[in-house]
Amino acid sequence: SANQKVRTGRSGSVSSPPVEYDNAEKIDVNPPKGTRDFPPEDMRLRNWLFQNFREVSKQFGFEEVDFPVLESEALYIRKAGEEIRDQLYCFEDRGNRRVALRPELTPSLARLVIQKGKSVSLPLKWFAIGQCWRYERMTRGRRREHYQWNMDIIGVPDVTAEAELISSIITFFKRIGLTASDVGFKISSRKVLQEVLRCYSVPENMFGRVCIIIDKIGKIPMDDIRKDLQSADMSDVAIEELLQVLSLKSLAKLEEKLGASGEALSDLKQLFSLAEKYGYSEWLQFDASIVRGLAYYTGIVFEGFDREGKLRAICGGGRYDRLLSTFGGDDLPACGFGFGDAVIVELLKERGLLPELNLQVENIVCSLDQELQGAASAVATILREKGQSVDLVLENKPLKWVFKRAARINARRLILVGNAEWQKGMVNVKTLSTGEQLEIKVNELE
Ligand SMILES: OCc1cccc(Br)n1
Repeated sequence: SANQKVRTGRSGSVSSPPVEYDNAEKIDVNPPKGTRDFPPEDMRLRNWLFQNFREVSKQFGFEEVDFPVLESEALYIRKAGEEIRDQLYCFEDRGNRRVALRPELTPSLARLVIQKGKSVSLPLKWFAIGQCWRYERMTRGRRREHYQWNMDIIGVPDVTAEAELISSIITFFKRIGLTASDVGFKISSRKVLQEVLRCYSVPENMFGRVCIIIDKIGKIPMDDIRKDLQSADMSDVAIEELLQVLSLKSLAKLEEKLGASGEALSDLKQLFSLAEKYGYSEWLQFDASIVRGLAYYTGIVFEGFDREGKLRAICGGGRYDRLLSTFGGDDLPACGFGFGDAVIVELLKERGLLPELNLQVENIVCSLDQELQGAASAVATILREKGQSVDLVLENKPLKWVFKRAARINARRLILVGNAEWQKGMVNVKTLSTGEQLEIKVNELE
């Protein structure tokens, strides 16, 4: 369509049909650079993490949604110089469409909300867990994909929404054994920045860009920060004043600076007062330097951090009241957060809080000779229809092998189908933890 200018010479490849491969060549059995396989033990940890994400989301009355991992590139092309754009995993598909592997979930959510339009009643409380991608030069050896848990509230303008989102993350942290002495939240509002920029008549259209520059404080030299701010039409006086305000860590000091009438202060005061009522004040601190690295935030922003300061931000989010209109939709008040699956696992490892997640199969069923394989599968079916898990031995194996496998899969019971017992309609049931052995009628198995 008209707005899909086919650009050339950009990062991202132009699509071409698959090439021929020499099947004699051994393919690389490792996953592509920056990506992971999830063999069983890793998948158990991932499922445990996601189960906690889901249970908390449901505890807060949120509904699960999902979107394609492949989206139009246009969803992510914002003009504020975000890192997420520099690392976009984008390409041209075979229909010459500019597409991208999603680097985050919020734009997809915004797109679906616009698509649903008036057919959904507000407020919307949606959550998603989805794989997100970035194409980063592997020089830094960082991952190119991660899974992100998102919760978003659409249609609530008050900071009661942000307070609820923070409460859900704290509930998650508590579920997995983390306390306010392990992690905390740095809280600020982009309205702080907005009020300072207005004082120095910095053009509104520079707001997103200034936020992205400020988010780089601590990641690039301060001289570069100052140079970037100058290139965003800020005077040296405005820059120094801004950097001074951003160093504030107390609301009282912020009030001295900005006065008591601004929205930034009233939002923050209301949020901290709600935190008191939720009972999670000890988890929060005001920190004016927090802006987050996404251009679309417009109000409260927050990020979860580990108090030992060894790890990158655990999660982050905030209010984004203007995102829908950037896609041509009618604006709706919105806020949400993203919570990646990498830093939290590093933190749990650090704190010795990784859960023991072993495979547990209730029964292993084995026939003692070839003719009884069918009988064994009948026994397996009876148990499965009772809701029990069964590992059915599928080949003629020596008992030694069966016992070894029973131990490896952590089976509770070994059920042997032998001729003599089967003639009597019985099977041999061995409780592996105690060694207790019983002959039980098949129709009395439970
Ligand atoms: O947090 C930024 C991000 C986005 C996509 C994939 C990965 Br890994 N990291």
